[in-house]
Amino acid sequence: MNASNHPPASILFIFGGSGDLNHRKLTPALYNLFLDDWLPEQFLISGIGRSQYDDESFRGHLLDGVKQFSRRKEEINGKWEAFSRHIAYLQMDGDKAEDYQKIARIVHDKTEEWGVRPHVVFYLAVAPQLVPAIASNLGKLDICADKTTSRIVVEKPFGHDLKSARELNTQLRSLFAEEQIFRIDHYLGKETVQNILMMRFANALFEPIWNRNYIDHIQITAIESVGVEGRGGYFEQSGALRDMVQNHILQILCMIAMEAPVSFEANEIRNKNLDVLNALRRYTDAEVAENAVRGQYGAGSNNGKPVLAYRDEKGVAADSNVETYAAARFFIDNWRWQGVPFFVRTGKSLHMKETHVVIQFKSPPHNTFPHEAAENWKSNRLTISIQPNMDIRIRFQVKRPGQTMKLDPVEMAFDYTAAGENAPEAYETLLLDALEGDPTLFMRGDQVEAAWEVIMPILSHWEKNKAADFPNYQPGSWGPLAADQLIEEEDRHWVNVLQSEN
Ligand SMILES: NC(=O)C1=CN([C@@H]2O[C@H](COP(=O)(O)OP(=O)(O)OC[C@H]3O[C@@H](n4cnc5c(N)ncnc54)[C@H](OP(=O)(O)O)[C@@H]3O)[C@@H](O)[C@H]2O)C=CC1
Ligand SMILES: O=C1O[C@H](COP(=O)(O)O)[C@@H](O)[C@H](O)[C@H]1O
Repeated sequence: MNASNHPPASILFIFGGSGDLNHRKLTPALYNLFLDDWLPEQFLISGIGRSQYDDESFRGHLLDGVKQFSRRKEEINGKWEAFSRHIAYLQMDGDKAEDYQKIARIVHDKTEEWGVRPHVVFYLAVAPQLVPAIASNLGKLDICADKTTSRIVVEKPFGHDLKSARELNTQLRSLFAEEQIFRIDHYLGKETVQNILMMRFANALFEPIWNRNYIDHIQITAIESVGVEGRGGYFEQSGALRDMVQNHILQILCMIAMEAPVSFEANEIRNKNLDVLNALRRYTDAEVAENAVRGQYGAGSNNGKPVLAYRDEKGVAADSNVETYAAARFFIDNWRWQGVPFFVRTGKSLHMKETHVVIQFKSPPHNTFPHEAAENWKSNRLTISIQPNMDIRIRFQVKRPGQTMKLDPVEMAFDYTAAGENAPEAYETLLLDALEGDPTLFMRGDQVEAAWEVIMPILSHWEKNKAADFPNYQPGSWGPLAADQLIEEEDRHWVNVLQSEN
């Protein structure tokens, strides 16, 4: 989020350098930063893993990832060669304390070569079980004692529940200062998610109506057409609520609901975000049943392709109770949002991939025109599409041309894709911020814990009460019927932005 700074001389150690996240996301993002001249001349990416690579074969493996997954695949000729000279492979076992001297040696050698002590960033792209051991070994290195020149980036999932997240925070804080710990939530790096703050707080237009007096309800949708597809083992430990709601969706909700920050200073933004999480209503067990629904997909097809039932996926129990769909109604118990429901939903194997926020305004206080003039008086709606469309649309009513007194809904739209052509991907923004030491778009420990507090009652209710109706939705559908009922109880309905003009 930094306006114009460039990182200082740096070494980025990626634990999990040989893994999928680095292959698909991190290196393609770093390559784009290189193409855009954001990386310093004195820069090393040291990929770490136990697998057998030398520098050359490791670079070849990463080039393959760039060719497959980069948004700028066509810009490989000539430039990749220069970029790849910044990449090396370090074979080591993250569990072995003695191996960490190899890291100290690299930092020492680069300091001599560059004539300047580099900043060091340790990116933990490894399974969560490995994080405590790696953090503990890193914490013992002298280079990590300097709070301003060293930091650690921790991937999701951050904990499995509130208790384990607290334990992980306690451990990390015993080894590093809070300002050294960068807990990543890649949704915060998405251009259109960041733009929510700009739209709200760089304009005077929205703020006066951004409250319970004018807003009927808010919807946050983050649905996917892909199923679990080989990640059954991971998903069995997670489920949709942990995978998407505890982190990404609650973060979007915070951006929509937070009070105006006084400045763009990292802790000011995070304090305002935390206020929302603290004000989110903690449900009792009985309230969970009224405010949250879950689903799991069965066998079928989506976009013409056959889809295995979730329970038939590798690594999934034949009677799995794990949800692949979750929807909930949240309330924020503060002055601004009292009584305004926030409906959220997420799920796998659904009709399409679509992430958006809908701000549904109330009806006009008095209907001047005959009732039959409008099909729906609740027509004022602001839609913020996050992906794949990137736009903001305002819907309002106008007179239908002709000799009848009829109203039609129309839209004014801003297309972010046109404005921000070739916009950076989330990991580009977040990696640059981590290298620059800007934590604004990363989660502070107290935010992560507050988010776990919000979802714990739902998790424990669902763990205690097996879902009797699983599987309860078809691949390619919009999810279980219960999710429609959740919102329709109050004469509202889910808005499927890409599908229809409803
Ligand atoms: N893949 C993705 O798109 C996303 C992943 N994440 C998160 O990122 C993390 C990594 O995921 P992903 O890349 O998919 O996982 P992978 O299983 O593909 O990679 C795991 C990595 O950990 C390394 N590793 C395992 N044990 C050790 C060890 N003892 N010492 C050193 N390295 C070790 C492996 O290297 P080796 O076998 O060579 O030792 C490998 O590089 C997870 O927490 C995941 O939740 C988050 C968002 C998206
Ligand atoms: O963190 C995760 O996010 C992805 C969806 O990310 P997106 O950027 O493609 O919207 C989701 O598929 C995955 O299950 C989850 O772990």
